[in-house]
Amino acid sequence: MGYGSGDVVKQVSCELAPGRVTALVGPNGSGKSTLLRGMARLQRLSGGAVLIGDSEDVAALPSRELARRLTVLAQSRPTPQGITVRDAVEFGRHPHRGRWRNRDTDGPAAVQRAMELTGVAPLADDTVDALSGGQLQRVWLASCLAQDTAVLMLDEPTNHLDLRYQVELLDLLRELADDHGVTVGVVLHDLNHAAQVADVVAVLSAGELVACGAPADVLTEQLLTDVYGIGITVTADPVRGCLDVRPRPRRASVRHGLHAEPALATA
Ligand SMILES: Nc1ncnc2c1ncn2[C@@H]1O[C@H](COP(=O)(O)OP(=O)(O)OP(=O)(O)O)[C@@H](O)[C@H]1O
Repeated sequence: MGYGSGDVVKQVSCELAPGRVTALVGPNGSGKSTLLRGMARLQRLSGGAVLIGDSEDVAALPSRELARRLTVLAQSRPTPQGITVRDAVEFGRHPHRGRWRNRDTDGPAAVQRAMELTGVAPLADDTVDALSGGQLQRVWLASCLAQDTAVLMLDEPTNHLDLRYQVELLDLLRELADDHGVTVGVVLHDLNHAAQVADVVAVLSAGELVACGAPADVLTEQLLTDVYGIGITVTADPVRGCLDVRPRPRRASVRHGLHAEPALATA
């Protein structure tokens, strides 16, 4: 996949499985969004194919059929002016509606459930223009959930979210995979989030897939240091029950007393 002059994602082969959360990680510009968009048919492929279900070519599916099976929370999306939160979440039901919008009997319940799962139900009648970045992010997530697809892809979904909603979002992804068998593919920058939520971590570097597997096999100090070009320490966090990934600053902090300086001679 690319943008005219050469491919920015090359020769990547990977599988997102039902009931699993696959985290796509890698440095800025490594091609994560491009890959996600390509898998969702938002980006043309210059070669290869994306297959869904029983090896059906995504390129050959009618748009409505694809939208019933796969949804994407993109990094940014245009926000229409003057519509309510409920209206925005209802967008997600578009592939389920008949021509006269009258056949989506599951729609109202799906919209309400999606708003409750994302914490935007109290905002249902507010206009989207007046929302904060984090609230808006949760509204678009609700719209994706209302679409009720077997495949859910998200591009940096924790952007704009405060700590509580970051944790709730990761919990929700786990719940969708564990309890509903949803196939989740998520681009994440925070490697601790990836360690916490993912069954599989795929690492992209300069458009190539350099590792793909269980977090403990992939999130190693050596690999991450090579890929990100900065010292990275990986330890087991017994409290959270997952890996703890920390970049090592090039200059250790003296101000906070974290760096053992040689004692200064006192007068
Ligand atoms: N619309 C575009 N037109 C031209 N080049 C693009 C476009 N979008 C992305 N690129 C280029 O493709 C490469 C991969 O970009 P992409 O956004 O997929 O990376 P990413 O890993 O998601 O980055 P980030 O972590 O910064 O979001 C980059 O070199 C980028 O400059």
